[in-house]
Amino acid sequence: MRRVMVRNPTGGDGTDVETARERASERGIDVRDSDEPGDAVALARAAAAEADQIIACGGDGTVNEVVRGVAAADALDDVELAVVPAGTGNNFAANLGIESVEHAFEVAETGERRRLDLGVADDALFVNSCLGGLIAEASEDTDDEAKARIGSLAYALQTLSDARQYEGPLLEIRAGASHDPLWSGTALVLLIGNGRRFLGGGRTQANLEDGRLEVVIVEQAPAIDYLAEGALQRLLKRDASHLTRLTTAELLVTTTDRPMAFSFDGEIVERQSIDASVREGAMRFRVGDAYEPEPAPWPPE
Ligand SMILES: Nc1ncnc2c1ncn2[C@@H]1O[C@H](COP(=O)(O)OP(=O)(O)OP(=O)(O)O)[C@@H](O)[C@H]1O
Repeated sequence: MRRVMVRNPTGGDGTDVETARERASERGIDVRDSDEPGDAVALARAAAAEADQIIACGGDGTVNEVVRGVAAADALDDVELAVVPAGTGNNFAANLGIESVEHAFEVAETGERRRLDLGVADDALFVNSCLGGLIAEASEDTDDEAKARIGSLAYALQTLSDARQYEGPLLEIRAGASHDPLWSGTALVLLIGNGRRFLGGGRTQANLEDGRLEVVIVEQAPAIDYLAEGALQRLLKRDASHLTRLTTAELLVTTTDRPMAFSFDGEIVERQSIDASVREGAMRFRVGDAYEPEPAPWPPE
């Protein structure tokens, strides 16, 4: 099997990406480093013509770029993906049951192959999540040191402590292929998960093989201490009245007053609307033993 590693040498604090480079060299794996944001797309696109397996080494942003590169080469059916967690949060790798850099190499060689869903937002792909609103606006100016210390979602929560002053965009949300009107109002945060689940605490892996997205609309900031430990769990408590939640194969989000910031696996864009859907089982990934093909159902209705 021909393996190529596409690596973001600036991922995380630099330690894991370096260890990964050494482990890859020991195994004779060809390592190709990105020079700037977006470069991993071009590297993966070129690698897709030569490799059977591409190993994305970095954080969620790097996995996203590699998947987009393979899609651009029209090779989603031909190339399998392995992930080496060497970014800051590595949420997607955790969702695949990958525990460490060393473990990732074992999984790349002997892990089970599973066909997983990819999220689509207009013409962009996302593997883990598409976050809209304040949370994406906050990560636009996330300070790397703070993000490394407490995690990007927790960091974004800090800004929610000012949320009573924040006027969210006016949204219209339609679901399903028939685009039935579902919800409208001002939302603080819109969380759309493909690989990532946002409610209920504990495990964050969503069902990656069901052809559906798990969606949470956070309508307003409840009075909780956002800087205290467990703030995220309290905000996303499954029965909280400030939340609307649904699963759907397709979601059309339109803002009627001003554009909204969205984060596709960490990449920030501004949009007046997005049409989110799923490409079911679009790509083969190597997964660890802790990966759950059928995680417990999302909070039952
Ligand atoms: N050589 C490079 N120099 C600067 N930035 C890069 C380079 N290669 C990739 N990037 C950018 O760095 C961003 C973050 O990368 P990545 O997601 O891999 O790591 P992270 O932010 O440390 O981890 P996580 O996403 O898990 O929190 C990506 O959006 C990518 O475009």
